[in-house]
Amino acid sequence: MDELTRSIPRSVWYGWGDPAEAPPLSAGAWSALASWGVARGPQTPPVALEAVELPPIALGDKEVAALREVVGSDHVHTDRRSRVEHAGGKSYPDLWRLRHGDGSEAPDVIVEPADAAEVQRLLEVCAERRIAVVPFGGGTSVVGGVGGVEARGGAVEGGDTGEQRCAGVVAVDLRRLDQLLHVDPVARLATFQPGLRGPDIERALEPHGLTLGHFPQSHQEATLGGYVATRSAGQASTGYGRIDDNVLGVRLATPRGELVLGGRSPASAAGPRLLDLVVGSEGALGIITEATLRVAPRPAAKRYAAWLLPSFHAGSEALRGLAQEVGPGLLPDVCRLSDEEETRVNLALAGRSGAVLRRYGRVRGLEEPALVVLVWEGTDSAALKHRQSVCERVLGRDGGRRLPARVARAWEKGRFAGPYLRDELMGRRILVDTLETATTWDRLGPLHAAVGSAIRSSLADGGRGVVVMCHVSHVYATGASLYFTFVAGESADPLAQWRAVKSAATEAIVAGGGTITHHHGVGVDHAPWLGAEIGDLGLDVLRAIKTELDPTGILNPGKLIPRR
Ligand SMILES: Cc1cc2nc3c(=O)[nH]c(=O)nc-3n(C[C@H](O)[C@H](O)[C@H](O)COP(=O)(O)OP(=O)(O)OC[C@H]3O[C@@H](n4cnc5c(N)ncnc54)[C@H](O)[C@@H]3O)c2cc1C
Repeated sequence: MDELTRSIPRSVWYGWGDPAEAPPLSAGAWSALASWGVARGPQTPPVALEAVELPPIALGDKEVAALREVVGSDHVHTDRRSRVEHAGGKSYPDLWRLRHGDGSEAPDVIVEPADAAEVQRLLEVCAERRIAVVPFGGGTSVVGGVGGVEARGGAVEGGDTGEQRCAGVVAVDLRRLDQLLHVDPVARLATFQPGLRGPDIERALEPHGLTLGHFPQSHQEATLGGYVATRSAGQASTGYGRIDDNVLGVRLATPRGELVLGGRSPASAAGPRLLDLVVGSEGALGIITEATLRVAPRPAAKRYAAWLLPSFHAGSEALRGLAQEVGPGLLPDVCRLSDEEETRVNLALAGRSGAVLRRYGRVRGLEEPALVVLVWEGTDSAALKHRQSVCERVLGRDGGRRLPARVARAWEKGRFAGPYLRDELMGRRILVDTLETATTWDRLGPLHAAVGSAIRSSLADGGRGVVVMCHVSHVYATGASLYFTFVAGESADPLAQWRAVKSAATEAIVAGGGTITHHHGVGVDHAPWLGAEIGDLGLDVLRAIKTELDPTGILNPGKLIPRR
């Protein structure tokens, strides 16, 4: 079993994944952080489960009985652990609140339907009783997509009914809808239920010689339904395509009935593509109970390459060359470029081997280089070799220096371990978070500079040491994504500190012509800026669609579509 098919337990409520797998930060890494002004604070472990404060259960016996009637008593939970486990996703503020005992976003009840019919019936019961519904996949949202506080705030917004109080909040956990329903090896399509987590998907496709090719960093915990609902992109999406490139059909349960879209033909001119309303709908329009996606032959071979480019600018020019001249058939499946700061940090954290690479670059005149990591996957070794040599010609042309391929292999080996480090840093009173955007090639450099500087000046308040680093993780013919990671000591009010940096960065993104999110979705955290991206009329269109499908406004209130 490889890293892509190996399942780990469902994530702990106060952090990421299975803590038994967490690689500790080395003494060298801590001293590197200290040298950048990010000092280790006192140990601050999460509170005990029993100490998490939960709101009283708002739903009465009658409502709980109605839910039991749909899914059976064994699949309705109101116990403390279940409520805490569904009290938020994995964003910094979600985790910070829970680690400090604030469970105010917990749902009243968690239900686990068995199939699409039960999901449909649940929505009808909840709509009749005005119970807010939060669809819950792997719970890895980093934009506040699965918290219940907006709904708990009391109001649900329905176009025909105005704002009214909701009776309570139900999390609909889709873990029991975990089957691969159909594989069409000729058309290379597969139909899945939404609750399969990343490794389940790959294990189910393996006997057919197929892969989904979708590997977000949250692969071990996130689900297929979550991917579709958030318009996710994986680490190999430059090659395999984003989830929105690959969805061909869905079944969506809504309070108005079931919407069945696509899946019949490779293309169509039958009016606007309604399927695109569901992809990225974040549980606000319905619950995805099935999705048909393009799948690819399982790779039999891989080739790896790592390069140092003279600067982030030179690296992005090289990536543009790959995207525009080399083109989709030959592009690497994984295509990443770290900026100078991220390269410096990664080499420092890699210890002795990092120092050797640093020296190698210096000797060749690369004082502040930018690291490129490339992986090609496929079934034909000769074709892979050809793809690699065409791409490497471009990198060499832009002043790059080739590093040993083991550097790219090391990236792949550690690619799912990163999220554990956040738990360790948070346990030492260090704020750490990521955010992402994308823009056209001409704006990439200025946007990189503007967002980095907005993050730095927001966090550096009071002379605090800050690390802000960035990489490109997806390239397109027209532009690329930017993914920022930032680290700083917590202030006296870390949630206010986080809100300030998030707001400063998103304002810089909007001003610089980037999208407010390249792959994390909107949730609650980006909702205030959705109007800047789609305009007031765009928001009205979304609201009208929601009112049509969800007239009582019970579906994931406050997520995706900002309140008026
Ligand atoms: C450490 C870490 C790394 C990450 N890396 C990436 C990455 O590389 N690429 C990327 O794209 N994202 C990444 N994410 C974000 C997150 O994993 C994705 O948004 C993912 O697609 C969410 O899947 P999920 O099953 O966990 O969904 P959840 O978090 O459970 O839900 C996300 C949203 O979708 C809704 N939803 C879930 N299931 C359904 C359904 N069946 N029907 C309707 N609505 C539904 C929820 O209500 C919520 O609004 C990362 C997150 C973490 C914590």
